Amino acid sequence: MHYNCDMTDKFQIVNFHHITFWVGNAKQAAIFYCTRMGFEPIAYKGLETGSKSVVAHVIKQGNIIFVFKSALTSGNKEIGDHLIQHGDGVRDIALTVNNCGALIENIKENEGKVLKDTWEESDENGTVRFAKVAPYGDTTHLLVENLTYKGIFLPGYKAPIESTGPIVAKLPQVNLEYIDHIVSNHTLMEQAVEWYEKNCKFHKFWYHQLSTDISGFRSTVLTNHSETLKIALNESVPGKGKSQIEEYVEYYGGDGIQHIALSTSDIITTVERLKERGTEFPYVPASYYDNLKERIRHLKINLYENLEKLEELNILVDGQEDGYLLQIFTKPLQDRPSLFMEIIQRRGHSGFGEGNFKTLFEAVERQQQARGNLFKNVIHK
Ligand SMILES: O=C(O)C(=O)Cc1ccc(O)cc1
Ligand SMILES: [Fe+2]
Repeated sequence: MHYNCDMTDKFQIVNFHHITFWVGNAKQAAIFYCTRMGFEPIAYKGLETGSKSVVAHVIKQGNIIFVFKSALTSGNKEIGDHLIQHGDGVRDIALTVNNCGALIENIKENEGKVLKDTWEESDENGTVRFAKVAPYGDTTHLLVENLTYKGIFLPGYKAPIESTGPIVAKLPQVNLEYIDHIVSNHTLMEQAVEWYEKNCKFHKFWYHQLSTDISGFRSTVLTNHSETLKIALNESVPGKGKSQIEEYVEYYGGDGIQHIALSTSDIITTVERLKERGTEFPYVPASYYDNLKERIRHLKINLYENLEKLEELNILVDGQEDGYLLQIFTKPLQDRPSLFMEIIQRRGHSGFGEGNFKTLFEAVERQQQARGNLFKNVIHK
C-alpha cells in the first residue's frame, strides 16, 4: 500500500535522544569520555540498582547523552557477538518521537524491520513509550516517546553511584551543546537511504561526491520534515585503492556509525580544552591555511575568529556570505579505526562544509596511511 497523505501529520521524529555504545567495559569507557571530552555522569543501572545482567553508565554534556553498556554475566551472546564483530562502538541511536505507534505502523506498512513493537516503562518519575527498529547492519534505533516522564534519564535508571573524582572535576569545561549530525559508513548505502526515506519520511538534504588520487566516497545527507535532525550516509566510489569507508567497514565488521558531530558555540575554546584533556586531532596541512584567506575573501565570509588561532588548532572553515561553519575531526576514539567525533560550530550556515570535504577526507586518509591501510593500484573486482 502506498501512502499519499503527509505522514508527518501522524508522527514526527524530533531529535536525537541519546546514543548507546556497546563496549567491553562500560565503567572505563564512560570515564574516558568524561575525562577526555568533558562529559559528566548523570545516571546508572547495574547490580546495585537491581539490573542483574547488563550495566549502563549514562553521561551527559549540554543536551548530548551517551550511554555505555556492558554485559555483567558471562555468556551474554548478544553483546558478546557484537563485541567480537565490531569491537567497542555505537549500537543504537535513540530518536525522540512524538507518536511511536504511528511510526511503527508506517514501518510495518513498508515492511521495514521492527525489532521490538511498542512497549511502555514506568517508575516513580513517570512513563515512557518505546519501540525498536533496525535501519541497517547491526545498528538500531530505539524510539522514545515521553508520555509523562520527569526523571533524570529514563525509567529504571538511578543516580550515578560514583563521580569522576577530584582531578577530573578540576579540568576545564568543554561546553559541547548538542548532536549536530551523525554519519554512517556503508558498503552500499542505497538500501539504508531508502529505509529512512520510506520508514522515517526523511528527505534528501544534500549529496556530495569526491575523489583523491587514491580513493573516494559519496555522501547522502538526510533530514526530517522540519530539518531539526540530520544524518549522513557514506559509501566508497571505486578508486585506485582502499578508501577510508572501506577501511572502516573492514575494521568495524560491517556498516555502522563513523562519526558523531557535536556542536559548540565557541569552537576555539572547546578545541583548546579538549586538547588540554588529551583529545587528539589529525593534522591539517599548512597549504589549507595558505589558501584560506583568499577563500574567505572569495566566499565573502565575514570571519569572526582569528585565522592564526584556527590554523594553530587545525580548525576548518567553510560557508558563504550569509554564514559559515567551523569544524574539526578527532582521531579515532578506540584502537580500531572506527568511531571518531567531529566538533562543529555553526555561524548562520546550516549546510555541510562542501569546501572542507576533501581536506577532512585527506586528513583521515593520512591516518589511514599511517595504519598501513592506504594502497594504490588495488584491483577492484
Ligand atoms: O562535512 C562533514 O560534516 C563531514 O563529516 C565530511 C566527511 C565525512 C566522512 C568522511 O570520511 C570525510 C569527511
Ligand atoms: Fe560530519
